[in-house]
Amino acid sequence: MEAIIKVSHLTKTFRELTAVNDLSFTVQKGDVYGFLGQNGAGKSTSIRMLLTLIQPTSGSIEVFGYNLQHHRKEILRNTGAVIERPDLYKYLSAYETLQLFAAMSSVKLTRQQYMDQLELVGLAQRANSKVRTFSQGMKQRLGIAVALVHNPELIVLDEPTNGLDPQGIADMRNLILMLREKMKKTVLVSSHLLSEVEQIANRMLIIDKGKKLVEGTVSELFHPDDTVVLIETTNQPACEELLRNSNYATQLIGIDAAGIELKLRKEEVPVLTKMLIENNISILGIHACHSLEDYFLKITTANQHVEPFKN
Ligand SMILES: Nc1ncnc2c1ncn2[C@@H]1O[C@H](COP(=O)(O)OP(=O)(O)OP(=O)(O)O)[C@@H](O)[C@H]1O
Repeated sequence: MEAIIKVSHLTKTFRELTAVNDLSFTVQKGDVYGFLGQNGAGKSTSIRMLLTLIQPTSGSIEVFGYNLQHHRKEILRNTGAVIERPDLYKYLSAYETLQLFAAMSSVKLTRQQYMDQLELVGLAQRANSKVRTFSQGMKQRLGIAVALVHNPELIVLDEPTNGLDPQGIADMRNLILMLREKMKKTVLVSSHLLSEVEQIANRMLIIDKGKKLVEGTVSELFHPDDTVVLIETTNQPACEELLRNSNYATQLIGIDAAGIELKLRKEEVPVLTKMLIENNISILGIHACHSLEDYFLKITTANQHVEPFKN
């Protein structure tokens, strides 16, 4: 396995705030690496360090085996990035935009190659339309075409689905999957949505308050044994007694006003439901989610909500 990005003990402080705290991770060649965390977790700060837009306070970053501090040019030559909303000139067409950015990277492409790039991001039909007529999703995709214009090996995307509608999100997902499957690129993609990252990444890292929480392959992290089921019933004591006297007794993980929580394999959910019904437990709801999803929801909603408005 070839490491494309190797981040070791990376820390960034802004006065008294530690935005990135002793972060270490490795992105392997061919990975779509999901970089996940709530707003303010430190994703953009890490990405900005990776792209040499800001200096780390401490720690080191290696890309393509080079130390970032000493080989900035070599690394950036082989890296494409879209951070936040791409900066595009609204009075240029999609085609002219690519031409301009190619010239800025001293890249010469043929007309067919420009069109191929636009085709790749689903914009060939709109090659001559001005950027100002584009939806946010189209601008994001054009931003990716710009990032690809010098054919980099590594693509870094900071929250590429932010502000997109469901169709725009699906288009972006397909594009990222194509970058990996067809073009064999290595992609680092940040997001605050677990459900999004889960669909495109093969590895992911979850950070909170600048610190690593979990890292691993998506199949490791989404192991089917880790399903959490919440049972809501009109007769909780009877349901609890039934479960305590059944094979599920050791799988009970929580009982409170919200309901009864069990951890089990996904395939067991229908069997459990059948057992409850056969024992005359009237079910108001059975909600199954993956424990990582549950866990991520907890960390992402902690201290983030606004109290409901009361008149
Ligand atoms: N230039 C800066 N000066 C001071 N604090 C900063 C600066 N840039 C980022 N921060 C702080 O660092 C923390 C991490 O911010 P960062 O933008 O990296 O988070 P994020 O995970 O990308 O979140 P978001 O999705 O909201 O952009 C936040 O508390 C932010 O306010």
